Amino acid sequence: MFSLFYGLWKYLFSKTEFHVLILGIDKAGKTTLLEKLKSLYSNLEGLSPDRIVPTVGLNIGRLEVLNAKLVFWDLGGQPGLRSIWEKYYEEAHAVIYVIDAACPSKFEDSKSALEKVLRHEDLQGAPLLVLANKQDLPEAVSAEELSRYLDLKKLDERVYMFEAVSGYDGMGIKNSVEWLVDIMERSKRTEILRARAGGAGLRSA
Ligand SMILES: Nc1nc2c(ncn2[C@@H]2O[C@H](COP(=O)(O)OP(=O)(O)OP(=O)(O)O)[C@@H](O)[C@H]2O)c(=O)[nH]1
Ligand SMILES: [Mg+2]
Repeated sequence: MFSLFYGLWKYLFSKTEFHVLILGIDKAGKTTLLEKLKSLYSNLEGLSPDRIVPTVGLNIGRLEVLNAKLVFWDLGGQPGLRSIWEKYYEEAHAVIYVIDAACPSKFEDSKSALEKVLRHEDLQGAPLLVLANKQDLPEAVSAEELSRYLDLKKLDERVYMFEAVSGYDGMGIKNSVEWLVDIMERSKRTEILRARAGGAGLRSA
């Protein structure tokens, strides 16, 4: 009996794979961050920044962070590619939204793209990590300043955090991703996605 329940418990809880969407406008530094994550959490050497080109399709990174299996989906942020983002919303456990904190002229574009993401019903309740990227540059604004500028209205019920990071030197990345893992493990959204996946399994059985 015990082994039956243990087997069920393992099936339900230990196999969770978290899907994390990495979004943000073009040149925010999403792919550079993903490559940095690979070097921080695996023995793969991520691509160096000079070998990274603008993303047109999808980059996938599979990593283990604090014993959790994460699948990162890094999408292109050029205006003509942003309509693809929503195809991934339904299956995403959380969103990392990357902003070039050293380029205030692009804050408005970043803000409106993020507001559109947050309005989408397929992302209801998904935890949000906003990264004020490129902190290695002296002109970069702090996470607090960026948060004040964005002044997001649609955050009421959402768990979120702003963090200052650099995809070049790795500053702040581990902290923020580990925060996200902890939040995803406890989030209502994860419960809902898990129940949906279990239901699909039963239907197809
Ligand atoms: N100084 C600095 N430059 C960065 C950092 N991260 C990325 N960059 C540079 O910013 C530019 C864009 O980086 P990408 O990682 O390609 O940006 P992206 O958000 O993936 O862009 P798209 O794929 O077009 O959406 C490149 O020239 C990078 O070298 C960073 O942390 N610091
Ligand atoms: Mg990219």
